[in-house]
This record gives sequence, structure tokens and C-alpha cells, in this order.
Amino acid sequence: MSIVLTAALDVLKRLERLVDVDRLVDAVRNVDLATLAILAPSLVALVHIIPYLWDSRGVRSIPGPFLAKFSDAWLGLVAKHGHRSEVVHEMHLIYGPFVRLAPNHISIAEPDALSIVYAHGNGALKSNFYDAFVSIRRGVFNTRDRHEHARKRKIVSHIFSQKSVVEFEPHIRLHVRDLIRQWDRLFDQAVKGGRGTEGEGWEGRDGKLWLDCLPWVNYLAFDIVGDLAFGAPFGMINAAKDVAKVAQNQDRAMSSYGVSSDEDDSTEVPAVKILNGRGEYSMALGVLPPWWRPYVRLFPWYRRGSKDVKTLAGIAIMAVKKRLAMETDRVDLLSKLKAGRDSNGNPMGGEELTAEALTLLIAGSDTTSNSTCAIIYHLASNPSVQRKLHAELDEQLGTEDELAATADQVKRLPYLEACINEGLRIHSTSALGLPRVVPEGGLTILGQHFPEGTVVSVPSYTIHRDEGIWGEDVEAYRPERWEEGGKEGDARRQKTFNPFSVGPRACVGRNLAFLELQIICASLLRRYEFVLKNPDAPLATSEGFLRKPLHCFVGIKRREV
Ligand code: HEM
Repeated sequence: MSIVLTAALDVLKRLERLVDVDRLVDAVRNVDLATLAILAPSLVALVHIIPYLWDSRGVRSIPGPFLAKFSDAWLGLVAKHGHRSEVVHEMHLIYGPFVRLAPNHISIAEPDALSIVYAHGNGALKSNFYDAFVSIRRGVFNTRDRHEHARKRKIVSHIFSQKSVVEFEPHIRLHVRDLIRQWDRLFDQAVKGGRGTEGEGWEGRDGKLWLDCLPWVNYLAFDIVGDLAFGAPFGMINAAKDVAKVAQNQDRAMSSYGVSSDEDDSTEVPAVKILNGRGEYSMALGVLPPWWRPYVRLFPWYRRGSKDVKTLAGIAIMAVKKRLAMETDRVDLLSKLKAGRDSNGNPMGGEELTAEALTLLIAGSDTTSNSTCAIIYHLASNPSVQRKLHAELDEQLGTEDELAATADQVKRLPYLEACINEGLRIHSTSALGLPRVVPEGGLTILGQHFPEGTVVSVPSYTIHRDEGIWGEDVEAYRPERWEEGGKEGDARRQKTFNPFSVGPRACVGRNLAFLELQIICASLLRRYEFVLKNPDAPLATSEGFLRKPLHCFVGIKRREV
């Protein structure tokens, strides 16, 4: 409904450029209802049909869903329902490699297109989709201007070099150990037939601990990123609860950086829930034209999302304020951001620092936790794969008595790496085609020319299911595929595997992300055996900007090693 009303507003907005709207409104006032009932739909139709026929970008011949050729409403509705990548994938199966997702958005499901659309030097910039993700101010993720992005990226990228990332290892291991201690504690009660309260949501049965592992891996990822970015974990693992502090008065908190934190001005909120709401809202808003956005924000679902954006910013403001008030020489993301200089030797100001810390909180938390959850799901649903991984872990780490694996240890685990890669491929946490604007001079992609201003994207979910690259069993979780075909097979896979995107806007935190996934998965799988509560049920997901599992109920048994 909100989309339909907004489409009507879109008509008004477009008319504004062609005619004097005041005179039009006067004229409409004098028109009787029956005429209006005919006039209004005709106008809506005309405003959408004329650009379609005009076809200023020469994309009319590109196939796609009927409504998508005329209006952004199709993609808006699909995005809002949480299964965008699956729907776009179906469209590609029906229409082929080029699909028109909106009047000015073409999805291209061809691995070769990745290097044309996203790689360094081709000039395509992020589209206005990313404006819907801005809060506090633009950070490295949603800055669209090339020069401003290069300035920020220079400061941020050295923080995540392979060398820097190793310094974060102790923080990762600390929180993995905390999680294992919690699960061990519950397991000991579970084998005695214990069960948690309704809110705790676990029970002991058949010698196993049964729980939903999704909230726990969320707590883990938030505690790690909180520790790294803000000098202290959120304390979710120990509290066994989704909880963070938010500044009630954001302006006051922001203007008093470096002053000891006023806890009295903070309140507790569920950060994971808010981050999910924020992702779904920004994604659904971002696919709509910018002039629709102020109007759709008036509708309750979008209003709630807009509140989530503000609350999340409040969490970062509070955490940065507390961290800056600490007298410490600890090395973490914030200390590194603070010490960073752009090419003119200038540091980031307080507001920019907070916006970047917020970016890292958002980019570095549920990306990792949702990927971890999906990997656990697939290992639990494939016992033979899990057995093979257990054998590798026992052989390589067996005699080393540590709860959390080390960065050195995980380097010796090729099968674990294949299990993680296969999880990232089949689940595709970053699944959607990241939209880019064709630069001046246009781009020719697989023989099709796109003029300047066309929005193009390559959907990771679909190219991760390209049978020409991955084989006919694309829907099967089979880590062995990563060892097949020798060097040639490896090159083909690497060209198509796109969990972190490629080019100047690729994930700046990928070294950290992969190290986290390796340490988390090696440690949890070495310690436990996982089975699914409902072995035949597919992993239920919902997609905002990321494709997220909704839950993952598993039985956990501590292994004797
Ligand atoms: C499995 C975990 C992760 C996945 C799958 C992932 C994926 C991605 C992808 C696909 C992008 C490109 C987004 C776009 O172009 O719109 C991206 C960007 C980014 N990621 Fe990650 N990411 C992960 C973890 C992390 C971590 C741990 C951090 C840092 C703590 C991080 C920080 C960032 C930042 C700052 C950007 C924006 C880079 C820029 O535009 O220059 N990510 N990530």
C-alpha cells in the first residue's frame, strides 16, 4: 500500500518539472470525482509508460518482470519481503544473464561482469542506494564521492592489513573462549537433564544440549567487534543476552567526547535486533528513488526502521565516548583510526571518528555472525563433512590443549578453509548485486553497451550458483569442490567467488573477517559435534542488506579429544 501511495507522489513530483502544479491542483479541484477517477490512474500510467517508450538508456529490450520495466515499486516490494536474492535468481533462470530489475537497474549474472563493474579503474561509483545507509555522517562504506572515499579508505585500510590484523587475535580468542565456557556450562547441566528458563531457550535431551546457536554467534561477533572498535565488549556472551547501551541524549554525548562517560544518560537496548531492523529498512528504502524516500518514511514500518537507524547511531556514540574517556594505551580499531592521517596529514574529527566506528560495528558484526551460523548449519546437516573436518582438527590441533585455536594453527587447516568458503558460497551473506552507476563514456558488458547513468549490478547469490563454474550440484554443500580441477579450476572459482566483493569498494575488513571465521569455526568444531534439530528443514533466512539466517536449532555434544 505504501508503495502504491508513493508511486502517486512520484507522479506529482515528476509533474512538478513539467507543469505548474498549483494551477494543476486548482484545475483538479474543479473536476468532478468521476472524471478524477479516470484521470488519476491515466496519469500514473502515462508517467511510467512515457519513459519506458522513450527508452533514453536503450535498455527496453532487456527482459525482466513486467512491473519492473515501468516502476521501482517491483524491486521495492521484493526487497521489503526479505528474499530479494532468491527472487532475482529466479528471474535470471527465466530471462537469462541480463534482467531489468527497475526502470534504471540492470542485473547481470555473469562472473566476467564482476571485473568490469567493480574492478579498479573502470570509474563506476556506488549508486544513490547507499544514501539510505547514512547516519551521523557518511562513513567509508556509504561515501559515494571517489576522492572522499579514497581519503577515508587510506586511513581505514592500513588498520586491516594482514600484519595489523594479527594484533587483534588475542581479542578474538578471548571471546571465543567465553562462548565455549558458556556452552560447556550449559552442556554440563544439559547432560543431567537440565533445561533453561523460557527466555534462556535451551534444554538437555539425549545427552545433548539443544539451543538456537544464532543468538550466541551474534553475541560473539558483537563482543569481538565491540572489544576491537570500542575498547570493551558489549558483554553479551556473559550476560547471555542481546544488550548494548545507548546514549539517550545523542547531541550531548557527542559534544562531550573525552569526558568520563555519564552512564546515567544511557539506556539498554537490544543491539542485534536493532541492527537487523536497520538493515531491512535501509535496504527497502535504498531501492526506491530518492524523492520517494521522505514520503515512505511516514509509513509505520519505515518509521520504525528510521528509529532503529538513530538508536544504532546512539550505541556507537555512547561506546566511542566511553572509549575516548578511557586512559589506556591499548591497541584497537579506535586507537588506530584516531592515529590515522589522510594524505594531507590530517586526522579524523570526533564526529567522523564516531561515524567510522559505527561503520565498523555494522560492517564487522552480523556479517561475521550470520556467516558463522550458516557454516554451522551446513556442517550440522552434512555429518560426513563434519567427520572429515573433525579428523583434520584432531590431527592438526589434537595435542594442543587450548580452548580457542590460534592464528598459526588455523593456517594448517585446508579442509576448514574449504568448509568456510563453501559456506560463504552457498549461503552468500552478501548476496545481492551491489549497485554501481555506469560512468561517463558508458560501459560495454558482455557485448551490451550501457550509457552513463545506468545502474548495474552483479548478484553474488546467482553467480555463486553458476553451474558452469561450480558444477551441477550447486545447491549441495560440498567443500570438496574447492579442491577439484587443479589450477584451472581454482582460477575459475576465484574469479567467481565474491563474498567480499572486488575492487576499490571491496570489504576492507576481509582479513579480519576470515581470521575470525577460521578461529571461531576451528575452536567450536574441535570442541563440539553439531546435529540439526530438524534435519530436513532448509535454513530459514531473511534478507535486508545481508542474507541472514532467522534461527538455527542444533544439538551440541562435547567431543572427547
Ligand atoms: C564474513 C564477514 C564479512 C563479509 C561477508 C563482508 C562483506 C563485505 C562486502 C560484500 C562489502 C562491499 C559492500 C558494498 O560494496 O556495498 C564490504 C564492505 C566493507 N566491509 Fe565487510 N564483510 C565482512 C566482514 C567485515 C569486517 C569484520 C569488517 C571490519 C570490522 C568489515 C568492514 C567493511 C567496510 C568498512 C566496508 C566498506 C568498504 C568500502 O566501501 O571501502 N567487513 N564487506
